[in-house]
Amino acid sequence: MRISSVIGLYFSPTGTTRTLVTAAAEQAAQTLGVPFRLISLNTPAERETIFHFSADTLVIVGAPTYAGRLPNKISPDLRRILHGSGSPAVALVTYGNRAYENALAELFRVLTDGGMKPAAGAVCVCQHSIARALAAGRPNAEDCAEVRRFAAKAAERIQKDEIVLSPAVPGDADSSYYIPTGTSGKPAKFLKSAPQTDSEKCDRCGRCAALCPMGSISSEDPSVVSGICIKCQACILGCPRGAKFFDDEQFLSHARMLEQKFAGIHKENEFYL
Ligand SMILES: Cc1cc2nc3c(=O)[nH]c(=O)nc-3n(C[C@H](O)[C@H](O)[C@H](O)COP(=O)(O)O)c2cc1C
Repeated sequence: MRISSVIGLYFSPTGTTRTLVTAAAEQAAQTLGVPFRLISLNTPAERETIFHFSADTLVIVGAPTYAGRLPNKISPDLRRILHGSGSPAVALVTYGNRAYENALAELFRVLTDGGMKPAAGAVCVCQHSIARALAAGRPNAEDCAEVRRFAAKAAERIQKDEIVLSPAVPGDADSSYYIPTGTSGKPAKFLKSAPQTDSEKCDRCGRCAALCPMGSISSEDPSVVSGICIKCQACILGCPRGAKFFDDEQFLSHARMLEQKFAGIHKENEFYL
């Protein structure tokens, strides 16, 4: 199959997925000797464009695992905006050292339903955006090198028409979400929690508002969160003054539980092709 360009698209509020999609797209393009483009789907404005990929475009899509699946507020947007005409696709899912459960299977399904042909899938361990002690510093240089080797192999196989069917991947695209628990083992309910703002530190630069994937933070007064918060941590990690924080006790208990159970365990990346 002749490929004429590579497009890497990512939803990546805290940047780990973006790093790996960038590595994969760059490498696939280099292997194929074609140009590549990177597209962020982080903000509501960026998720307004509807894409129609041609059959000779290699589409690489990356998203993080949230509660064992794709982020539930973003998955419908991916379905709405990503369309192919038999375009070969690579799915890349990241997760924070707990489990990715059904996220890769769901991304495969989204791509297939959108008219693309998922030819390969990667699941990569990345620093947990909520519990920062998990997989701290990942993706590291070795993770990026592994993703590059995977992308080169996938690109070669697509070029040589060696991929006929989607590879089987673990998980069930229709299954339910993981229910977060706290340190007590009981479900931690923090769906409605939102970031707080330390007014002494905040200088109202508006960065958190610009970063929020749901467009929920007021740019005039960043302490006002008027829409949905998906707990992605973009505002917390992206605030140059460290002015944003979560104080919801159940949310914090979930983060502590994750650190107690999943920090210090080394998990390997997985590649399907
Ligand atoms: C709301 C939320 C839910 C998450 N759920 C999971 C999960 O179920 N399993 C897991 O291992 N990591 C989970 N993570 C961690 C992210 O998948 C991981 O940190 C990912 O690398 C973040 O991608 P990004 O840097 O591109 O935003 C979750 C993170 C958030 C913010």
